[in-house]
Amino acid sequence: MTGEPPAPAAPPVVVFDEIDSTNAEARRRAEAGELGPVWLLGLRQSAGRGRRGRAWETGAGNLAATLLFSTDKPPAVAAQVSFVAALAVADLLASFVPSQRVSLKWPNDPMLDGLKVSGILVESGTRPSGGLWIAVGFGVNLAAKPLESERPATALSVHLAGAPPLPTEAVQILAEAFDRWSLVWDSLGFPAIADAWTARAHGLGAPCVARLGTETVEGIAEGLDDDGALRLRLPDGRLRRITAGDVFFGEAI
Ligand SMILES: O=C(O)CCCC[C@@H]1SC[C@@H]2NC(=O)N[C@@H]21
Repeated sequence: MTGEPPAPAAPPVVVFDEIDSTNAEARRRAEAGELGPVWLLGLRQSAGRGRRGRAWETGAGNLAATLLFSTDKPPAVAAQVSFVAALAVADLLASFVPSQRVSLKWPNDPMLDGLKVSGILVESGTRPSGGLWIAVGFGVNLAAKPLESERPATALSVHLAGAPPLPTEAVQILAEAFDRWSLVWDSLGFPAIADAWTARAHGLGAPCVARLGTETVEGIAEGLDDDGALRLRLPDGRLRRITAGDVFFGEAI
């Protein structure tokens, strides 16, 4: 007996051979009162969704998984989970390739050798009993890059000599990594998450174009603000906080 409290049990993983979208399934379960935590893994997704209303293509052998959980954190704090999620994907990738080749593009795009390899979609809602349900959806191109994509993308398999992990293996590594970073978030707060994210950031100090709905803003990406907003230094020296949108570094937009 060490006197240490027992480690919380790992959340269960529910595997679907085929599903429309694991985020849609998380929403259905949350709206039916399920609190989680539970991982939902789709071996095929017929209607995967991405950020900003885009579709997300899940090629065979790719990871499509959503963690559904509940929290009493205020919404602005709960939203920081997207950085926790990005760090977990970075760890998953770094278990297969050297970690210097993995980077994170604001707000939460994991990159491999500078190309998007994964996407994260966080959705949430209020519970009738109070607090929030959060669905953190992870798409990782383990085996195949998308056939159709607006921008250059890659897959982990392209960077490996051997076979990539199966989705059922990858979700376990991801779940462990997510738990580790959640513990950091809960015990040390967002500054520790922001520091870890910044250490892996893609394009800081570089010219950047932010596409915000109908507006496009150019500047130098300086880093994260206290709440996770991107600090963009404009050509006239003013600082602009980017809280939502897509950012591009040295790519065609
Ligand atoms: O646009 C992005 O970059 C985010 C993509 C998120 C895709 C994942 S795949 C698993 C989960 N289910 C979905 O329908 N979307 C997310």
